[in-house]
Amino acid sequence: MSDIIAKLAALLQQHIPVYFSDIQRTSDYIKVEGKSLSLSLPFVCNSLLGAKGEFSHLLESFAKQHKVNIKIAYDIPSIKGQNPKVVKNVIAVASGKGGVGKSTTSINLAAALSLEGARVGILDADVYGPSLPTLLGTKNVQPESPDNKNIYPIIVNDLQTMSIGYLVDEDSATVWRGPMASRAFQQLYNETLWDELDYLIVDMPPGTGDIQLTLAQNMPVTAAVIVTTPQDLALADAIKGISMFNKVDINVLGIVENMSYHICTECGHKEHIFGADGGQRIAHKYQTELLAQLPLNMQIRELADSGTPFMYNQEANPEIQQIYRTLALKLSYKLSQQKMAVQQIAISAVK
Ligand SMILES: Nc1ncnc2c1ncn2[C@@H]1O[C@H](COP(=O)(O)OP(=O)(O)OP(=O)(O)O)[C@@H](O)[C@H]1O
Repeated sequence: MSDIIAKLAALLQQHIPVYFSDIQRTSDYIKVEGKSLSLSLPFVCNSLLGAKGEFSHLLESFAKQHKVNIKIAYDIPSIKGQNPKVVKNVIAVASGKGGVGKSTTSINLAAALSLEGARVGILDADVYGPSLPTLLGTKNVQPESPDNKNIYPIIVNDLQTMSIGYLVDEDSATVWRGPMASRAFQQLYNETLWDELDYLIVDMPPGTGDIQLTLAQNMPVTAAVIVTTPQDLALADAIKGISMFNKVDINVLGIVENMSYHICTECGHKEHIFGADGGQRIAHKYQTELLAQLPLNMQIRELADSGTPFMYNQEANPEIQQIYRTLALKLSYKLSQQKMAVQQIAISAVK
């Protein structure tokens, strides 16, 4: 059997390197149960491994060839949370600087996780300038309440979404002072009737000041992702973002470099308009990872501004969709690593 396990591990590593090439011990995800092999995945990966997934026929023929049964079990770890049954993982998406594409990245990351089969919500924490309703095309939608206190999220495709923009008009939110904004956000988070989420993506307000710090501390944040562009100024602010999360002991899973390069639609030439390798440099310096590099792309802007998330558009560039999808898989993987590390610490503490 060990021979078959090694072959199965090699098959997975070859076809899904983003996830499996980093795991050292095969026993972490392949277990023998009688005559069956049980494949335990710490994330939902439907598009690759699910019933209709691209990879499922490969697994089927592998099972036939080696006369084994392969069972797949999905497990999305819950690391921290007030009520992990309702929200398993809260992921804060932050940027030091405004306008770098944090909201666009948050939505497409949420959509990519959802397309992989996870249950996903997105919460617009930018109580001063909520952009979620514009980006999702839900500007004139109002959430319903069953009891005049709690509210149902607005469902877009399979995403559960909530934004202060659904409740008040933009102008009244911008005059709120710090504590009021924090309170409004707190209410939004607590009083939305989320329906069993694997991931809640929180689109944080830009900046690294008191407001951001308070928000991060008032939620059971599992981990954070920093979005930046490659310019020096944006990178300097991204570093402040990393320090802010370090200060409050929130793990930074990595950096997404947005508007990283541009590919000329006429000749295909790739240009680093805002500079090259900045995200990689700070990821290395601050011991985190560059999770993705998204191009500066007209379709991303057009679809965002017209209220159709890029990941849900059939005409959208599939190569760019794949970058968001890989980002989603990396994020799930890094979260499962974080969980293992937390468990290891707990085990050593008991010893
Ligand atoms: N990769 C990209 N290519 C082209 N345009 C992009 C890209 N990412 C974002 N944009 C555009 O840049 C603008 C700002 O994006 P977005 O609202 O996501 O930024 P933000 O960082 O959340 O801003 P804010 O600080 O105001 O919250 C939008 O018009 C969006 O369509």
